[in-house]
Amino acid sequence: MTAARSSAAWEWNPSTWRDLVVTHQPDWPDSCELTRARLRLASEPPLTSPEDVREVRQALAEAAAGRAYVLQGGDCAEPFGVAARRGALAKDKILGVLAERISHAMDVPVLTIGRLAGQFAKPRSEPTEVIDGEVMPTFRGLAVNSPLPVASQRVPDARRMVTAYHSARAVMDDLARRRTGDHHGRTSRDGLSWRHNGMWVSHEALLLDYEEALVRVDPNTGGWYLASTHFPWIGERTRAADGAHVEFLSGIANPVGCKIGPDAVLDEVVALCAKLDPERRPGRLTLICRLGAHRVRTLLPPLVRAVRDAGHPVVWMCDPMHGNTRTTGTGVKTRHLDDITGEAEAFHETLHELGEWPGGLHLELAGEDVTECLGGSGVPDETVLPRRYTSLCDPRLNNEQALLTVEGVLRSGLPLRS
Ligand SMILES: O=C[C@H](O)[C@H](O)COP(=O)(O)O
Ligand SMILES: C=C(OP(=O)(O)O)C(=O)O
Ligand SMILES: [Mn+2]
Repeated sequence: MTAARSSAAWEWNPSTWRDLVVTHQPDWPDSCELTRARLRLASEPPLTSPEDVREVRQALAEAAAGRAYVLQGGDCAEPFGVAARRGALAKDKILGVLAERISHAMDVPVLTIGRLAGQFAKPRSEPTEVIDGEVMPTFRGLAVNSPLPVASQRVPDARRMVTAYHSARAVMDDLARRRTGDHHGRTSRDGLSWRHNGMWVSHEALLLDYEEALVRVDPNTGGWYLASTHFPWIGERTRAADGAHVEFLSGIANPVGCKIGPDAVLDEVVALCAKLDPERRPGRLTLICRLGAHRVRTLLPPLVRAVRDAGHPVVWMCDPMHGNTRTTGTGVKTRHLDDITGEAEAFHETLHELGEWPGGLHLELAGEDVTECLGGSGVPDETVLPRRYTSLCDPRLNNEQALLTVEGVLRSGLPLRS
C-alpha cells in the first residue's frame, strides 16, 4: 500500500487499484495491444445504465431485509458469439422456471441474475497444464486465451477483451429485445413472481483492465458506476481486503458480491465488509458462501455472527458448487448432486437457526441437458460424464439437477416470510 492510500485525502478513481497488489491477471505479452484494447473499450457504449444498477441494488436490499430471494446462475466460463446468445436465452428460461417454483413455495418475490454477458475470465489453480505431453498455459476464459489444447493459442491476447465486450453486448441486446416483448413490466411484482424481464446480469470482476475501461459516470449523481454489468462479484482467490480487486469494487455504485470460501479468516471478512460496505447500506453487499457440504454447518455460524456484530446488512447467498468440486479417477472435474443439495440445505437450515434470512442461491447451470455433474436420472454414474460435457471450465447442473437442488432447498424447512 502506498503512503497516499492511507491518507485521509485519498480519493478513489477507476485506476487506484493499480497502486495495489493485483493477482490473477494475465501476463499480456503485447503492451501496445493492451493499451489499444483499453482505449477501445473506454470508447464503447455502456452495457448497463445507472438506473438499472440502482434498481438491482434496491431489489437486493429487499433480499437483505428478508423480503425477497435471489437466484443467480449461469456458466462457469461463458462462450462467445452465437453460443453465448443461445446460452443466455436458455439460462433465462431455466432461471425463470426455478424462480417461479421458489416464489410460489416461499411466497416472496424472486430476483433472477444471470452469470453472463461478461463471465469471460477465470482464476485458475495452476498457471500451466500438460496436455498430450506438452506443457501449456491453462485456459483463463475467452477474454484472455483460447481453450484449444495448442500452446500458441493459450498465449493471452488483449484483443480478446474487445471481442468479449461485443459478445456481452449482443447478449444484452437480445435480453433487452426480450424485455420489450414482455408485458409484465420491469421487476413487476404482480402475482407471485418478481422477475426482471430478461434477467439482471453479473460476472466475476477479475480482469481489471477490462473492468476499469467500462467504469462510467452517473450523470445524475456524478458518481462512478461499473457499466460492464449490474452486479459484479469478487472471487474467492482475489478477495484480499487490501488487494486491488476489493479496492476497485469499493468505489463503484453497483451492488457487489464477494465469494467466501472455507479458508476465510473472520477478521479478514470483517475488514472486507468494512471496505466494500462502509455505510452499511442494505443491498450493497452480498456474501456468496461456498464452504463445502461437509464444513458449512461448522463454518457458517461464526461467519454470520462476525458480520452481524460488525453491523453489515448483507445478503447471505449460498454457492453450493465451488466448495464441492472433485476430480474422477480418469481426471474429469465433476460435482455430486448430493453434495450440492447437501450444502444448499445445510446453508438454509443454519441461517434459519441463526435467525437470519437465507437470501439466495448461486448456481453454475447450463440451461441444457449436459452431463457434467453426477446425479439425477440423466447422470447416474461417471461413465456418463463424457457424453455431453461441454463446459469451458467447471461442471454445471443440467435442468433436472438444478430443479432437484431447488426442491432440496424448499424441503429444508426454509422459513416462510414472517
Ligand atoms: O470456477 C472457477 C475456477 O476458475 C475454477 O474452479 C478453478 O479451477 P481449477 O482448479 O481447475 O483451476
Ligand atoms: C471462480 C469461481 O468461484 P470461486 O471464486 O468461489 O472459486 C466461480 O464462480 O466460477
Ligand atoms: Mn466456476
